Amino acid sequence: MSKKLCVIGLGYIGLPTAVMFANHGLKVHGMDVNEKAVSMIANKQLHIEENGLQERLIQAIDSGNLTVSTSPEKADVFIIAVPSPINPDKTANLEYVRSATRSIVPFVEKGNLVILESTVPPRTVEDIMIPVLKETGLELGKDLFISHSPERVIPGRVFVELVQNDRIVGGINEESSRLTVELYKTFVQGEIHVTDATTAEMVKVIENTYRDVNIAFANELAKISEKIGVNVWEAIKLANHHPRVNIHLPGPGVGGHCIAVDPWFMVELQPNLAKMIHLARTTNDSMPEYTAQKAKNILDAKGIQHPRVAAFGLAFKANIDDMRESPSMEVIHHIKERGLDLSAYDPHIKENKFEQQTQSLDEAVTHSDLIIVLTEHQSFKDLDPATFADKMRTKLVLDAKNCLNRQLWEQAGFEVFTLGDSKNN
Ligand SMILES: NC(=O)C1=CN([C@@H]2O[C@H](COP(=O)(O)OP(=O)(O)OC[C@H]3O[C@@H](n4cnc5c(N)ncnc54)[C@H](O)[C@@H]3O)[C@@H](O)[C@H]2O)C=CC1
Ligand SMILES: CC(=O)N[C@@H]1[C@@H](OP(=O)(O)OP(=O)(O)OC[C@H]2O[C@@H](n3ccc(=O)[nH]c3=O)[C@H](O)[C@@H]2O)O[C@H](C(=O)O)[C@@H](O)[C@@H]1O
Repeated sequence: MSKKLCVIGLGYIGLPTAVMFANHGLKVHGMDVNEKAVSMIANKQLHIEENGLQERLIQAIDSGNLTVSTSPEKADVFIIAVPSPINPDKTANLEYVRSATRSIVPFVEKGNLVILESTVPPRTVEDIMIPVLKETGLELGKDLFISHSPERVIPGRVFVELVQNDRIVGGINEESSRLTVELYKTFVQGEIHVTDATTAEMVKVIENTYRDVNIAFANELAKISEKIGVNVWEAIKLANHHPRVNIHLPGPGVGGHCIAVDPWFMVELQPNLAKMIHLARTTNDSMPEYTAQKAKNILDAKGIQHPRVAAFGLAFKANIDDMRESPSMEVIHHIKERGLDLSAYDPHIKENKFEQQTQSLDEAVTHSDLIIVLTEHQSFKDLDPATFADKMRTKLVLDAKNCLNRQLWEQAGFEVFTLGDSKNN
């Protein structure tokens, strides 16, 4: 296929997508309003972390198939992958989608296809993109084709899931869908399912809401288990042996800019109906404070004066460098609010983001009384606690993700606590 693409937004989704198309032989121009990101990408440097991205970016730029700048270019297909966050009042902020759509209007020509990949509240294509694209003067659905094809990849496995996941394509008419399917067939090996744009928007929001509600259920079970003397991790594991049960895992909260955000789109659209969805969100949002209080309870029970906590894990989930909406930051806030001293360490976050963060594990644990594990990075699972146990003032660990090898830590002299078991609540 000899189509030229213009990808708007070169973040966690846009950059891998641009690289993927470029490495499948298409000419791709990537644009982003972030000048620093653009100049790094042009120099084959990454401004985000994703497995396999570095070598693929080098290949894409060296082949001449990928160019980047801070401005769109004419193309056959425009793919929009800009942020779609929520405002402080939990309403959808669609300004990035609106301004990205506006930015391509001067470049769009007859026969072009515009695809929105960002996750958006149902009706965004109809109510926000279409009015802007009408400014091109082209007849939509006949001279200009428009689709929503939500991205469903999970960070860390983006290059696997881009290829293997099924894709949803929701065109504003049949021809828009047909052209979009044809394009993604360039690399997608999963099935491509066609629907309308609004249903595609709804499907994507449903998927992330399902996960949020399921995690909230697990978190509620964790709180109940602590009260009744059950280990929730074991109970969930056993329940999941039932052929029709699939409960997610509890933890210190739900982070990232998707699962913790998208359910609010549903609440905003139908506040009187989205009751369970709203409760799930607030249940998950209660977990950071709950986790911080659990740490304080453990320290109080030990009677430790002026306790010091070492927080392990700042990224919102394992093995990535993304701190957006990270529950770790909320846990840290509540720990500090309770007057506890704190240090924080995450080998994936290479720049210090706040005063108490350190790049050294040894520094983080020195004179600490309690390690609190907030992210299940592989590097934490692989730790040999015997190598730093003696640096601790008191050997306590609260494993909020239940990811450590308990036996190894106990052998190193640690008393191990997890969320969702009955010790010290
Ligand atoms: N990161 C993820 O795991 C997934 C994200 N999504 C969705 O994809 C969309 C993009 O997310 P990410 O790539 O993670 O965001 P991101 O923040 O990593 O990247 C977005 C990029 O868009 C740029 N940008 C903002 N406004 C722009 C404009 N008007 N013109 C050009 N560039 C602009 C930003 O500078 C940034 O580099 C969001 O709607 C998100 O919900 C969907 C599936 C997975
Ligand atoms: C339905 C689904 O699986 N959605 C995925 C999700 O990716 P994301 O990295 O945000 O999801 P995640 O692994 O559920 O993590 C979100 C948060 O939830 C927490 N989490 C996750 C699973 C679990 O059992 N318990 C739990 O507490 C994680 O620690 C993290 O803080 O959201 C992505 C997105 O939409 O951006 C989407 O593309 C991904 O496929």
